[in-house]
Amino acid sequence: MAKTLYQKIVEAHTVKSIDANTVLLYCDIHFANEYTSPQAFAGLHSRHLPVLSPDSHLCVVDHIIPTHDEEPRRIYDEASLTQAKTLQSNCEHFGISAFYGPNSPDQGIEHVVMQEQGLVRPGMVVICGDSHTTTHGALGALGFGIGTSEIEHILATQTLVYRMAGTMRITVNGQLHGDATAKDLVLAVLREISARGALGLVVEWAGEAIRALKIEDRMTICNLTVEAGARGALVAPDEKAIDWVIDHAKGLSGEDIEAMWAYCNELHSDENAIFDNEVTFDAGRVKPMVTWGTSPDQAIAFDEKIPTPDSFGDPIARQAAKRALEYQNLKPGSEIVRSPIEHVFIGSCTNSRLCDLQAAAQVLKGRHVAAGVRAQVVPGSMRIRRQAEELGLDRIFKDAGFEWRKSGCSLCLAMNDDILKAGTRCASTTNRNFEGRQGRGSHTHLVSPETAAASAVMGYLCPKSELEE
Ligand SMILES: CC(C)[C@H](C(=O)O)[C@@H](O)C(=O)O
Ligand code: SF4
Repeated sequence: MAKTLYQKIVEAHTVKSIDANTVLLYCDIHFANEYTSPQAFAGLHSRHLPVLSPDSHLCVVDHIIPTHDEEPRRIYDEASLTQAKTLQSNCEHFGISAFYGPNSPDQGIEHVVMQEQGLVRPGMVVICGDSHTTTHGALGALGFGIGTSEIEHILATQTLVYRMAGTMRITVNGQLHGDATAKDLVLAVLREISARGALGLVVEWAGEAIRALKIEDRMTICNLTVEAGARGALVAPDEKAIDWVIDHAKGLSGEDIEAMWAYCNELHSDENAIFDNEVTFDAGRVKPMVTWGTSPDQAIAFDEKIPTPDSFGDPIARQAAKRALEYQNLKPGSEIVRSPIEHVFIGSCTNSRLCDLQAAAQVLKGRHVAAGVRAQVVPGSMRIRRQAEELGLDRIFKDAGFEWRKSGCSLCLAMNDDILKAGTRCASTTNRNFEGRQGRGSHTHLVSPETAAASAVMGYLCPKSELEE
């Protein structure tokens, strides 16, 4: 029977079938942060269980860490410091050597760190107690977030009791034009399918436009797929995925690379494979996008007007739009372009990789942030920060009036010292614009790095083209 890529990966990792829809799934690699792992480790302590395979885990402090540009880095908040220390002592106790604390040169946002170390490989099952683990589908790995009790199960057994997901294929034909980026594409698709459009499904992204994207852009797309309710995101691995691994992994032998190629050749959906849901999308119609609401699917192109709640046929969507517009303090039917902003944030596991910083720096070169705007750039990892510095990007950002910071989740979720005051409007390269996400009463607008940079310069929400006019 013809199989989807997803089904092939699950089959290759099935230790035992439990019932028609559930398997015991082998997990190649698990990584943890300080925020969602403590109870899982505590569970092992209380049952006197060891970690079965300590080398299959990586732990990093990312959510609660302040991103001030100081040396050494310090965590000022007591509770946060305890979380970081607890992760460190758990790693020491259970023999997990891959621990990246606040001052490690390899510290960064977990999803960024995993890939830059070449630990994620095509066809793997990659797990973390974090919803944006779907990001790793960009390399053809099945990644998904899990809950605390499941983390404990993985630590103890390297397996997971896994209920099979349904499948969805989103085929993006054509090519992105003009200033449209991968971020704009995924926001446009989210708008079309809605924040429930992939609920409970593993999405395979396919089509000419996806194949044309570089790996980092595929990461942005797979990262945001979870915002449609997906249980995973995948792009069939190709030469670009293999090259990424070869460029980032340490100590791969010729044999390893050959084996990776051999596995990769099987890692695609069979021609006649049937998906539970199929959607096609034309990349050619994507324009720079911005969210107006409090859900990532509440997005429009800059040349569109902010929708009125009445324009939504579905009563739930109508009600959600009404509430979102009230929270966001935006006038239905008015232009979104040129809405004044006070803050710009470039960062997060969605858009903080080197090419994201390069794209923003390109826009900022020779320009300056508008008066009254505070702008911050938070590289996804300390390694990216160093690479950016080698390329002189830090200078471009600083000369433009941006704060050049150390890596972490930062303003993506304001669980650290980076928090916006109520009423602050922010152009943000992140993935969630929920109420209060960047600070109680703050207003988040999800955009691409290019749009964030252009908006910083103009002091209002606008696409890059506004600068050229
Ligand atoms: C804190 C963590 C559980 C959460 C997630 O699962 O995604 C966070 O990373 C987020 O982005 O909201
Ligand atoms: S950067 Fe944001 S989305 Fe990514 S893991 Fe951190 S909090 Fe979650």
